[in-house]
Amino acid sequence: MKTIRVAAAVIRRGSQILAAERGYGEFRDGWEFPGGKIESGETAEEALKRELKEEMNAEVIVNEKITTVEMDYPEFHLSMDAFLVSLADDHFELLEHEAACWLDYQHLDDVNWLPADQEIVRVLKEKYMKGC
Ligand SMILES: Nc1nc2c([nH]c(=O)n2[C@H]2C[C@H](O)[C@@H](COP(=O)(O)OP(=O)(O)OP(=O)(O)O)O2)c(=O)[nH]1
Repeated sequence: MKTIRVAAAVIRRGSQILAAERGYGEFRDGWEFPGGKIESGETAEEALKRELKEEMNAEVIVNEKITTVEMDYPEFHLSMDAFLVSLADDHFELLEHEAACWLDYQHLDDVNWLPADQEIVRVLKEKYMKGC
């Protein structure tokens, strides 16, 4: 099965993170972390900076890696690195997504995450919400 390598950004602002709704393609209407495929010769961090500029016109600071999710989708194997990211300034535009919302950590389950993202959300809760 073909492997697709993807980098995903958990964009944090205070105690909230940004969830984005896919506006096209096979996962349309599912919620995800902004990002995209890592191209050959790129690091995951470089791919994230490029993708967030392309799809959100945002300048970002890529911080620690949260986890790598390995998941078999029907058509391909997904290997997805998720990073904590902050916006360099408050500016972003939704150039490709249908919608986006800032979620408090207590409301992470309020949107319909793509299957692989459910694992990121699980790790977020475990790593960053202990004791809440
Ligand atoms: N960007 C992103 N993709 C995700 C997430 N979760 C998840 O399963 N995926 C899957 C959906 C897609 O099959 C693949 C990434 O595709 P993409 O469409 O975002 O990547 P891209 O912008 O480079 O692709 P393209 O439309 O230019 O071909 O990973 C996520 O949180 N963020």
